Amino acid sequence: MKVLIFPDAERAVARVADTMLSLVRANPEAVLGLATGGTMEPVYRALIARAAGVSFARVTSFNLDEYVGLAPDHPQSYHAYMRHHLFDHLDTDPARLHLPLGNADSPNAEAERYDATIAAAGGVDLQLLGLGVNGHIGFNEPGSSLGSRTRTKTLTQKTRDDNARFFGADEEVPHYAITMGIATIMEAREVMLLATGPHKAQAVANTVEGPVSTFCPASMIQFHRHATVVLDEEAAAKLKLRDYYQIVHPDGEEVDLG
Ligand SMILES: N[C@@H]1[C@@H](O)[C@H](O)[C@@H](COP(=O)(O)O)O[C@@H]1O
Repeated sequence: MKVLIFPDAERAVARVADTMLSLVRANPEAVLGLATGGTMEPVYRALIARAAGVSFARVTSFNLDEYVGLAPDHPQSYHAYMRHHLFDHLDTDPARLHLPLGNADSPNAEAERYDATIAAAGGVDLQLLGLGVNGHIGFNEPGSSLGSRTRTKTLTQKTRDDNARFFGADEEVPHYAITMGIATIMEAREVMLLATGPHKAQAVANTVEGPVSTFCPASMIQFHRHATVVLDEEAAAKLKLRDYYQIVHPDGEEVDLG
């Protein structure tokens, strides 16, 4: 696992956006695994700002998750988030952009269909991951099976509270979500986890240096053969093995080891 610590969130975000763009430049038919949440908003802004001359028309994408019960046109759905923050700003082909259907008649059947669709597309080349304060990835909450496939999950009160800021005062945060499973995420050929800000520091320490455990589902990426963790200094504050990581100094450049 490669750990990159940037002096500030802006540079960490730019690194993630650049990785995505390089992949699409190299392979215009890349399959991207996308994530939502506040952390990803500046990533998508940076991606759009740098995307001149790069076509996304043949890119396929799979998002990690969607709230159960929200239709694609619901303003708080992740479908709407993705359109608003990314898809509407690029030359994407809507037929190639996949998210679980939150208002499917059978969420469990939808989860199975979604997993099969990822496989049929040949799997994900690069999976982007945010990090829940409780160590979740996608909506794989603590206690999730490390071998799980895409399925429905009950959201913890903590996660519902954390995400309440995206919902109106009179709206209830859904109790369930369809999320790629941990094993599904681990099948991506590359994973890149981005965490920024002091509130993520403990979850980052548990993810990078803690035991691999369902208490922190993100810790499973320690087993991934091509995982990169991109952090700002604040999110890296609780790491103990700092000397072993690549620190990008304020005026410095990341060392490219190929
Ligand atoms: N399902 C998403 C996760 O994929 C995301 O990583 C997490 C962190 O969100 P934020 O970036 O807003 O802290 O939020 C949600 O729960």
